[in-house]
Amino acid sequence: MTADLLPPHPTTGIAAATTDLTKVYGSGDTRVVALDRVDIAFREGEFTAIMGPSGCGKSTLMHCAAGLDSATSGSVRVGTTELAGLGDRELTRLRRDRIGFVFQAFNLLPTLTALENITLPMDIAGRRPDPAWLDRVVSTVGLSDRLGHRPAQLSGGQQQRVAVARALASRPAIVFGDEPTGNLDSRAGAEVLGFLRHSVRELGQTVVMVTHDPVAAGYADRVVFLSDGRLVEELARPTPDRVLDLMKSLGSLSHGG
Ligand SMILES: Nc1ncnc2c1ncn2[C@@H]1O[C@H](COP(=O)(O)OP(=O)(O)OP(=O)(O)O)[C@@H](O)[C@H]1O
Repeated sequence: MTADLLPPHPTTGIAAATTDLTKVYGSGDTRVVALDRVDIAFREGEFTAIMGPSGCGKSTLMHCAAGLDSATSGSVRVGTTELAGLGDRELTRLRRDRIGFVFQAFNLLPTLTALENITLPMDIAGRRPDPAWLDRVVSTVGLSDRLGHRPAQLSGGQQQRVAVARALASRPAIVFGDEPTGNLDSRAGAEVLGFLRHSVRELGQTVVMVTHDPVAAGYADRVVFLSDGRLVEELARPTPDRVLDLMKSLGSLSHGG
């Protein structure tokens, strides 16, 4: 790693963490405890998959950890920054500078080339991408010969790889993916998951992905399982078969998750 590629922020080895994180929606009859005192740490350079039945709190956990939603109580830290104390503008800046997002929908602008899409968030923020880092991201993502193409000229898997490269371009502390392969066929999904894993192995990125798919979870370094807003299991070095077995034993499959 060359000097210009060193992490831009002081690091603790933990990219993001929650302590006693509780999220309650509504009140009275409509009160829902979406997260119930969740403690979790996402280590730097690790790829975590979050699984569990529908409604167990996966998206809520991701949204709270990414500063898209606020905690009812408990703590969320990104690096050394405690989110609870931040105002709206500081939160917006933290999300922009330290967090990358990949969603099910690719959300690319059709009139821009792949490269323009990748650098758009930084252009809007008035920041110049680190050229050495951008080169590495683009070559790791395997898009070097597609940078001048517009989204319509790319396959679904390639479009999602552009979206992943866009999430990585600012060298975020952590990248969150919400079912990033949910709209892709299995071959294109494998392409994107392989790249996400590559970005963890080769670029030292930290990735957290919500998924229902045991095959997708098999690309992660560990899988955490939520049930009714609580962390109930964790599996290191998952394989699709071991994930499926655990889903069966937790009853996740019968809930449509
Ligand atoms: N904005 C909201 N207002 C009220 N309740 C909410 C809100 N968002 C989520 N919930 C509730 O919180 C619980 C957790 O929802 P969440 O979306 O985090 O689950 P999930 O595991 O991501 O589900 P899925 O796999 O179906 O996407 C659910 O009971 C849901 O109905």
